[in-house]
Amino acid sequence: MRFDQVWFRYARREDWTLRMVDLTVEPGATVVVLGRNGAGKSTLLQLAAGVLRPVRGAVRQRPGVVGWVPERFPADQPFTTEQYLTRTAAVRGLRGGREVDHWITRLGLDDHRHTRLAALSKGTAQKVGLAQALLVSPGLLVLDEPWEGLDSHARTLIPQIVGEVTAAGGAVLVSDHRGEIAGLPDAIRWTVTDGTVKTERAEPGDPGEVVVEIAVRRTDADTTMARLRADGHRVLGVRTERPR
Ligand SMILES: Nc1ncnc2c1ncn2[C@@H]1O[C@H](COP(=O)(O)OP(=O)(O)OP(=O)(O)O)[C@@H](O)[C@H]1O
Repeated sequence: MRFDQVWFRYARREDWTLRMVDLTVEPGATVVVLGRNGAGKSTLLQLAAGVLRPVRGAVRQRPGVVGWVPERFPADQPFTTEQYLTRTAAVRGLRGGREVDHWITRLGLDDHRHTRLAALSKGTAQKVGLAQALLVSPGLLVLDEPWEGLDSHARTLIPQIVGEVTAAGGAVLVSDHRGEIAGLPDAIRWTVTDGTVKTERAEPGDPGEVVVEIAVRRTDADTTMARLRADGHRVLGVRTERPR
């Protein structure tokens, strides 16, 4: 898939959110989209998924099956988890409930099968959002901050699922403002700054790098990570337990 000289702004006379984006995503690639709050990560992902259309330029060769997981799953729909996934499966041309059952179990949604979407917690609703994107094996999987609100078990599933999609030849684009990139080996990084996108390959074992561990107050974690990134550092992860 290719971004061909893509420009995007939300309204005429507004500043461009993205300018002249020229990028290629190869089949089987994992791309992690980084950038400060409001930099344009979600916008870029929505352009990739086809949810937004470029104002100038084009997104070309988008795979036929796109799995799109928005930052917030729209849970204000009058269905239970099972009803919603069954309907989505039917729209995607699937017959029988095999894929629905598979993803309900894999994502730990069994207890919420008959719960209305509106009554789900944010994290559980996110899992339904993930399940609907995976019912049919996607040629392109686009995940906007998929770790937000997920429990620790579900968080570990994300790298596994990404690995399975890429092993099957699908490409994955995932935005990440928490530094969970450490769980995604061989990812390419796109950093969105001032409307443009820089691309580089993440090399966790780069001999020019060392890993510095720091402890900060829990409440300062987000601002500290933002400052570190703004200074050009790579945030590899966040953990709450003490080092042994
Ligand atoms: N629907 C919209 N209409 C108008 N402006 C928007 C809309 N959505 C986003 N924007 C603006 O576009 C810019 C980029 O937003 P975007 O959501 O893509 O950033 P982001 O990097 O994903 O941020 P975050 O990390 O906070 O999710 C921001 O200035 C935002 O306020």
